[in-house]
Amino acid sequence: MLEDYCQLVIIGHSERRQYFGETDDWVNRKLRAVLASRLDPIVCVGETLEQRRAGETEAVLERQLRGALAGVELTHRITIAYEPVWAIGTGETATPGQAQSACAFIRGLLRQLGGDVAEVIRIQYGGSVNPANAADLLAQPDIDGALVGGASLDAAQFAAIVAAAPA
Ligand SMILES: O=C(CO)COP(=O)(O)O
Repeated sequence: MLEDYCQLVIIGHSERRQYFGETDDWVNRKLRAVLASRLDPIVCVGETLEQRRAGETEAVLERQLRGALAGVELTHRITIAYEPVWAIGTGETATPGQAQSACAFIRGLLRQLGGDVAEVIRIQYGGSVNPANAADLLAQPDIDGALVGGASLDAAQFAAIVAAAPA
């Protein structure tokens, strides 16, 4: 039924992980269910501020991705969203360099897991994306799009973000 009204479904968002105890195993099960339907999944991963400060960013991303994707054949239908928890709804954005570095790491892991399909899996950045920072973020080679929260509630801001995306 849902498939008649929407195309994409977000799974593993940090708020689900934090407030609903969603584990990597749950994300994996949801991913399988979504892929078996006509919906396409956006799988969110990202580290907390504490984890970043402890130098654990890549280890966290690897654990979340390997957990989410375990036993799943990678396909272009999957989108990965890199959403550092400390940047969601806080007004604090990852720098383009930080975001690119994390997204490149994710792409590398996808290559290990799935080979060439990694090049056509979209990797989005999410976390306080706004019209002022969108162009720099979206210009990064491994950032294929943005997962926009707050700024999408204002049509003019959202349109400005869309306009900032490379054609
Ligand atoms: O979590 C987000 C989208 O799912 C990001 O939200 P903000 O753009 O408000 O930081």
